[in-house]
Amino acid sequence: MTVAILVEALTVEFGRFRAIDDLSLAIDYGEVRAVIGPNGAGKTTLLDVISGVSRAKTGRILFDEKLELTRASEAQIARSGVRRKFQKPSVFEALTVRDNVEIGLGGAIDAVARERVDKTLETVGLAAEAGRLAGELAHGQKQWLEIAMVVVSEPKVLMLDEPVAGLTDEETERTSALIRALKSPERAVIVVEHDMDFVETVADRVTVLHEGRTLFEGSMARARADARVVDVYLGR
Ligand SMILES: Nc1ncnc2c1ncn2[C@@H]1O[C@H](COP(=O)(O)OP(=O)(O)OP(=O)(O)O)[C@@H](O)[C@H]1O
Repeated sequence: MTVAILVEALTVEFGRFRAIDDLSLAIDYGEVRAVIGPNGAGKTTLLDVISGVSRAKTGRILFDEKLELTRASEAQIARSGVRRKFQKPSVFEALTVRDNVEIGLGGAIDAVARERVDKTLETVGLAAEAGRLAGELAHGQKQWLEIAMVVVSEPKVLMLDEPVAGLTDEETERTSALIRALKSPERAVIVVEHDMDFVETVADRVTVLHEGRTLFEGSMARARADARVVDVYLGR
């Protein structure tokens, strides 16, 4: 299997503070990987360097065994198919749901594009809301709309930062089903999330970060049983 994202000896510093410390990990196509760990462990920083928002001090990140992301611009990275949904929903409230998804696609909207938008709205469960203003949606629906805006571009790496924060139990369950539906052999999905029950329903593997390093990698069930993981994170 091809590796989608290969992180090698990555170090990220903010002033004298080391947020990512000599981190190496590999995320395969076809998997959903959850990155978990206590506050400040470096989870969001990892997504930031993968998406080109923050810069590495040393190390590299190889996408699709070709593109070196630590040397690419944010725009190049997005264009290559490495896409991210940020933690806070940022949809265009005064536009319709459909318009928002079309913006995610970029470029001219021809028949093929229109079909892709329809399919995406269907996938995220917002087909019936297509003509409504995004500002009228419930918080959960806004999250799904934002996922749609990213998914419509058919990303090869899809990063989701806290996709179920603030959602109801029912919305969380629907988000879990959605993420499982977005799983594909041509795609890697990376989820940062603090809701461990949710993580257990979506993640093939979890990487537990602690102080910018990998503390554990494996199934969520095994993470729960790992004394070090319980000590620094799950037991708190
Ligand atoms: N731009 C920045 N400037 C200075 N320090 C930063 C910056 N971004 C992150 N940090 C620090 O780096 C550390 C890692 O932050 P990060 O947001 O990656 O943690 P996290 O694991 O995502 O935590 P959380 O679960 O709270 O979101 C934190 O101590 C944070 O304060």
